[in-house]
Amino acid sequence: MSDLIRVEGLSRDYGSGDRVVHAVRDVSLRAGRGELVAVRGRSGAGKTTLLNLVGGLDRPTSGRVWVAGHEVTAAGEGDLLRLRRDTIGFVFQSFGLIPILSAAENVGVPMRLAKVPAGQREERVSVLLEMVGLGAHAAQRPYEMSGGQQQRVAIARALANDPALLIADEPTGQLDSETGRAVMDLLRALVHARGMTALVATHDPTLVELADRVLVLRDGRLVESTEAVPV
Ligand SMILES: Nc1ncnc2c1ncn2[C@@H]1O[C@H](COP(=O)(O)OP(=O)(O)OP(=O)(O)O)[C@@H](O)[C@H]1O
Repeated sequence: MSDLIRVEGLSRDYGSGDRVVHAVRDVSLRAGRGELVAVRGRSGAGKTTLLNLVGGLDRPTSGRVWVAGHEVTAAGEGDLLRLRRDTIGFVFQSFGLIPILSAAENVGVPMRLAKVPAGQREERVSVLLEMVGLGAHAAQRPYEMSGGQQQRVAIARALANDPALLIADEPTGQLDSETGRAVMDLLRALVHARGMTALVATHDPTLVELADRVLVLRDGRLVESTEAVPV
């Protein structure tokens, strides 16, 4: 099976009875290696819920998810931790950096958790920071950097353990349109250079143009799945 992501009949309800919310309804999809897949949809359409289910941050009401051949929905807590450490990188709208750590230390955190030896870790942190254009900012703390720079640190951190899948939830949501475009260009370049797959939720139509494929959610349902037209 060459699909990196496979989702079959995935649903997630919140609440119950009269107050039930069908956040994701019977979604099935596949994504190949090296694809940048954008997930569009209005606020409340289910984008975050879908991303969290694929990344093993949440459990579905029904349905199954596989990532890189591992069944996320059948994984126990220990397997999920390993999957999130080794196979899936996450980027969030709010960056999620640790404020008291420098850019380099933030990028090094997942490698510490994976017990990568210090020398090797430092070398890789430098490579990653160079890759996102922040080689000269290694010692700065998040509050000393712009939003775009912080998000690039978060991307470098997400790539630390060389994940097969990068999940990004509105990664440009807090950035102005020009910085957002630069961050999305960077994501695309990284995806294509590394043969990594990325699943990126975004509201921004200009960012959707950069995707290889676009999924559209409406009220939790997948209503469109199109190959993007190259621009
Ligand atoms: N923990 C929760 N408890 C109850 N309802 C929830 C919970 N999380 C999400 N929902 C509901 O599920 C639906 C989908 O939410 P979700 O956050 O996935 O949408 P979204 O497309 O990511 O929206 P946005 O673009 O605003 O982030 C919404 O109706 C939301 O209110």
